[in-house]
Amino acid sequence: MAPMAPGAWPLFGHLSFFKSSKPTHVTFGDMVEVLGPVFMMKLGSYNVLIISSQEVAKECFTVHDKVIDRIDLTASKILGYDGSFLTFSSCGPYWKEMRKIATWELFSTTTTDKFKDSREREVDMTFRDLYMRWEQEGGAKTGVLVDMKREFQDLLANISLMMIVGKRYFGASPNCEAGEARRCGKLIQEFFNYFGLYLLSDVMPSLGWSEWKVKRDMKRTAKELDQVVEAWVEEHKKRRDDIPSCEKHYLDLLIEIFENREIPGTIHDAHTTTKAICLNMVFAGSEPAIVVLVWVVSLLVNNPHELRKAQEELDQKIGRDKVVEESDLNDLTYLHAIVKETLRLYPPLPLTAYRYVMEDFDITHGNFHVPAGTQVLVNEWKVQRDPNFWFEPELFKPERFLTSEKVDNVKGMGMLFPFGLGRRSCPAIPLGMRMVHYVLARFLHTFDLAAPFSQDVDMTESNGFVNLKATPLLVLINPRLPKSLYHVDCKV
Ligand code: HEM
Repeated sequence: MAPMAPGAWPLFGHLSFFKSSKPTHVTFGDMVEVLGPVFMMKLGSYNVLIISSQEVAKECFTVHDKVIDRIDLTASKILGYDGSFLTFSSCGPYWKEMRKIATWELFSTTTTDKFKDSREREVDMTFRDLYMRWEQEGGAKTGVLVDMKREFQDLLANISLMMIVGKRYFGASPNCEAGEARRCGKLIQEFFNYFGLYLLSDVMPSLGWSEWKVKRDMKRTAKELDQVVEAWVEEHKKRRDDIPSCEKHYLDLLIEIFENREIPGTIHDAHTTTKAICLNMVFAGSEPAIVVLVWVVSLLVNNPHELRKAQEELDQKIGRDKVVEESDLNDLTYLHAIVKETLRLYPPLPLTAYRYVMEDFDITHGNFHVPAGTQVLVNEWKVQRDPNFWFEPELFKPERFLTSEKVDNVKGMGMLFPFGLGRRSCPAIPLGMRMVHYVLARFLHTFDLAAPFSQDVDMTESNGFVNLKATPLLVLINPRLPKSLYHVDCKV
């Protein structure tokens, strides 16, 4: 067996490590110096294998992937229609069919292209509002101070909701009554927060009863959220014959798919499955992209040379008399390298998680035995900073992705795997990357940025399921395009 980390408490094991304010992936990363890249922790009643080696991670999620499955989470049962989210369902016939639908129908490049207008419109609106804020503050040469973390959170949540159901709940211009936007926005936020909790029910089922209060609150949120999703589905079913295909949302696709197809292994009818996958998309669709955008802009503000190069590329390839379009993105080689370098330094899900071993296996040529029941966590954050594979790994150097072929692939085959590994890796890479590249290209092309008070941006990470920057991202922004390109005179 791999070495067990010291300091486990009776009953609770190392649970406090997961709940501390220091990011868990950093704590586990530090432990590698003493315990090596493969070690065990105790999380309540379970042993957890912590992997910080690229080779071992790949061995587990290629050779042994067939016997590794998702953990059954309390939040997924209560808030995810009895475990019906693709993200949390176990690897049976239901998951297989959903995975096929996700890969070939929902997140293919062709379907991703269909929702281009929603992404463009939301970006136009946000950047128009930022421009107007700058104008209202007298068009200061030094720029207007904005919290880009807040802006990206609202923008990406709106892009995701607009593509899925045609709703804009966040920011200053909701497309429904303000009270509805506030109520739904709050419910969606609560829903995210519940999935970020480490519950005793998941790690020490015998003590699960003590969490009756949080489970009661979760059930209340689930019920209220179900009413919201029910209304979305009803609204889309009612109007489906009246709208042209260019105005359809992901929910229209889901309704069509589930009404016309038998889903093996499903425990719900077509209507409930539609609601489950719709809510799953809301859950998975925006948070990782927000994390990437916040880190990428933080890194660029702290590295003005790289920021200048990115803007020079945009000026050269696009010019300053039009805005960037999605069809321009393939030409932006340096911008792509910047995003990869950010995904390397700050993978949005730093501990790729929620997997357990169904049958015993050995790894590293028989050095370590992994018994059934062990949970598996890959410390992607540590792996992607391994000095054996990366030259000056702590430094932000997008150029490394311009020279080497083998590091290039984000799908887990190369040295980067921000979208996870194996059969449970992200099926929505085309959509996720498109959102990040497009919003970033538009932002850097549209505004000049600088740190206020000439201070570096604080790079503290939060401790959670995703590693969002812990503090606001305050930057001074200044428009760099002609006024007519900010859509200030038209309604977007
Ligand atoms: C930059 C953007 C994104 C990143 C970095 C990202 C990352 C990931 C990662 C690391 C996993 C695997 C977790 C694991 O191994 O357990 C995952 C799974 C998943 N992602 Fe993404 N994701 C992104 C965008 C999206 C979007 C836009 C959607 C859909 C709207 C999505 C839907 C999913 C789903 C459904 C799964 C679960 C797949 C399964 O369990 O079979 N992701 N994602």
